[in-house]
Amino acid sequence: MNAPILEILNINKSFGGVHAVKDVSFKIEQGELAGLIGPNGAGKTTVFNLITNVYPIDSGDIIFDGLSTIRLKSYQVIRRGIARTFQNLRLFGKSTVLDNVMTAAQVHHTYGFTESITHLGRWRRREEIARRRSMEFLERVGLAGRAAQTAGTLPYGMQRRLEIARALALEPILLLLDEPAAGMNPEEVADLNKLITGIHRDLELTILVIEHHMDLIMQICPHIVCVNFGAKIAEGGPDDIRKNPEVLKAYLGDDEEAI
Ligand SMILES: Nc1ncnc2c1ncn2[C@@H]1O[C@H](COP(=O)(O)OP(=O)(O)OP(=O)(O)O)[C@@H](O)[C@H]1O
Repeated sequence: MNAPILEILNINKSFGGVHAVKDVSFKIEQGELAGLIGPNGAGKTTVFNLITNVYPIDSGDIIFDGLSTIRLKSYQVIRRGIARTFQNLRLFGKSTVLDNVMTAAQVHHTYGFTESITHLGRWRRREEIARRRSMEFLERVGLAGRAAQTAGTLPYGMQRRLEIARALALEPILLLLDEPAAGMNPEEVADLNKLITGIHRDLELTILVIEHHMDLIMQICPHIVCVNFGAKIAEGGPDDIRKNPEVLKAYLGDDEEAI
């Protein structure tokens, strides 16, 4: 068994009277491809927001790679090696596809104006490396041919893939994907399935995916955590999750076709 790369320990978060995450605990081992599922409003995105410190945690702890992250700023979490995509896309719609990825690729090498001038040669070399790396990530998500296109003009499914390329360009240890299949048609979901499993296999990344498309999660994730009304109700492999009475109850109330 591998050591856990991510330990979620009894985390809690409330928004006013809404207890969005209730005493949730789970561990993700290094190299896993895991899923976080649950009906609408179950608390899944809030768990991602707590891992990436979009919001401060009320109580509990989050250990990433052996160290607590809960007092870090969001950018420090990224520097420690956690990258994510968002349910609501956060691309720079007016920039090119390549520039969207390059901005992320350069995050680990930021320069002030004076430094850019005094180290012009080094800056240019780094920019060239970032460009090459960014093109590799675009190649991986099938968007290399669209590098010069304005991001906002891409079809929705491609914008989602671009978000994945941008997260990859941060060269993370742990990749968090928040509903990557949202708004995709069945063919695009099948391609996404291949993309995620390929990234997991080839880049040896640890990946945690939130997804509403249960069939996608069931096909690609050997480890699944299910939450409902903020609390963890089940954890296990696809077969355990499919049969779990609590999961069936949570999903049948939500969408009879979902599971
Ligand atoms: N910033 C916020 N302010 C107030 N309430 C919030 C905030 N973020 C989340 N919530 C509430 O917390 C609960 C959990 O929301 P969350 O977005 O984490 O659920 P989810 O499982 O990701 O849902 P979905 O699948 O619909 O995206 C919901 O009741 C939601 O309205």
